[in-house]
Amino acid sequence: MTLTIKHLTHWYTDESNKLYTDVNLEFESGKFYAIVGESGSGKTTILSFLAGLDSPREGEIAVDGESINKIGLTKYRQRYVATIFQAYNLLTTMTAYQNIETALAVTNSSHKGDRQYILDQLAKVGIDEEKAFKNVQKLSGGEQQRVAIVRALLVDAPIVAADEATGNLDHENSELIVDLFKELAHDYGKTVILITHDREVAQEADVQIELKDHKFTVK
Ligand SMILES: Nc1ncnc2c1ncn2[C@@H]1O[C@H](COP(=O)(O)OP(=O)(O)OP(=O)(O)O)[C@@H](O)[C@H]1O
Repeated sequence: MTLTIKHLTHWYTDESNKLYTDVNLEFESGKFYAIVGESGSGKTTILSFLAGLDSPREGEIAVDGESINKIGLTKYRQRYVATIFQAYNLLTTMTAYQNIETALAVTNSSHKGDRQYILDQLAKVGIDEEKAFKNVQKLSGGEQQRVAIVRALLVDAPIVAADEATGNLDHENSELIVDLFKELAHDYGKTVILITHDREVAQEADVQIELKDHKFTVK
């Protein structure tokens, strides 16, 4: 599967002040991409287009040549993308375990209600059993983020779009998440796209795309 950005141009309020002009990029299955850039450079904006949450002023996003607008953005989001955003949107009255259990219940996964499976998924991102049964508000920001990553990955989508998913994490946990992204790309054939301002994290990706002065450069 190939995800492409074709002739994308975008501005928010003032057409003479474009965020970017005629962007063309290609993302392939099995690769881990990092889009790196300073704060305000437009990383979240491009990710929101790739995730089908918003549409650019001009140009399009396509999956194997078919425009995601033609597929339908809702259908595209449901079938193709697992998104991980800075805001965790966890259910705050519940434990980490219950958040995953609840999310799993609405998928067509064969693991619904599978206690060991849920605990194993949480353990993969360093949430042990004790933490799994704590109310999520009693977990640190980084721990909440890791619960949110597990939840996003329950949806077995071919594209993983992550916004600063390691931003709140310390070095050790950041490594853990980067390793998970590598595994998703290399072992599960997913297209992983992470946006980050952290160059060290970006260097771990197979392909680094720098967003600077309104331009994307593939390294
Ligand atoms: N809804 C909006 N309306 C108007 N301007 C916006 C809107 N969203 C973002 N912007 C502006 O567009 C530019 C790019 O924003 P974006 O959030 O994509 O950057 P970013 O690289 O993700 O930044 P950060 O790393 O700080 O999250 C910024 O100047 C921002 O102020």
